[in-house]
Amino acid sequence: MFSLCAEKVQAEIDAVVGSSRLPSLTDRENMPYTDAVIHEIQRMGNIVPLNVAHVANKDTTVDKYTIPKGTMILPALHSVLNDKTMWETPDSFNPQHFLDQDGKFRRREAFIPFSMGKRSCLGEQLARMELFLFFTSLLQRFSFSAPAGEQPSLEFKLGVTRSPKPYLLCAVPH
Ligand code: HEM
Repeated sequence: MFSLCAEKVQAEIDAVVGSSRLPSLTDRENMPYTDAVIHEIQRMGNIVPLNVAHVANKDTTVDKYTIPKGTMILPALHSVLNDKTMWETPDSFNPQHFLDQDGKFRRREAFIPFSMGKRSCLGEQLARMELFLFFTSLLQRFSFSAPAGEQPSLEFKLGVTRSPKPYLLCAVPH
């Protein structure tokens, strides 16, 4: 599935950026498919599944729940990024989650890998810029695949962040 998406990303890079220059941030608005793939990678990659611990600094009511002052809260971003009521195919890699019928990029309310509110990730803008530039620059030059006969694995190591276990990847010039 991902190699099909990668080919579509490369076609978009070839059409919008070409091969004579590096991708730049101004290209992003003309690359809705690539933007959607990066968002879907972040949704499924889900690298901070349990967010950071927070504490209610006053008695708080959220919907039908009362959260007394001093309660520690671990907001499970994982449950929102995989919510069956919010995503059409929560368990499959599907860039269409972020595309409308005309192939334009669409934001999704449940896309919160950087958390939300006053204490959401301070590095979000920088991280999003880096993700776009690294991802497009790599795919502009290389096609990636698992070694012959091997299935790519989605196994992960869980700590404060969720990271992939070591794996082999072939990079072939594009
Ligand atoms: C894909 C990359 C990243 C993801 C998914 C991510 C995600 C998060 C999340 C979930 C939080 C917790 C927010 C909360 O407490 O509700 C956080 C906090 C934070 N992040 Fe990131 N982050 C990323 C990259 C970065 C980068 C590149 C920087 C800095 C250069 C950064 C700086 C921070 C800081 C300073 C906080 C603490 C904010 C606060 O407590 O007020 N992050 N991040």
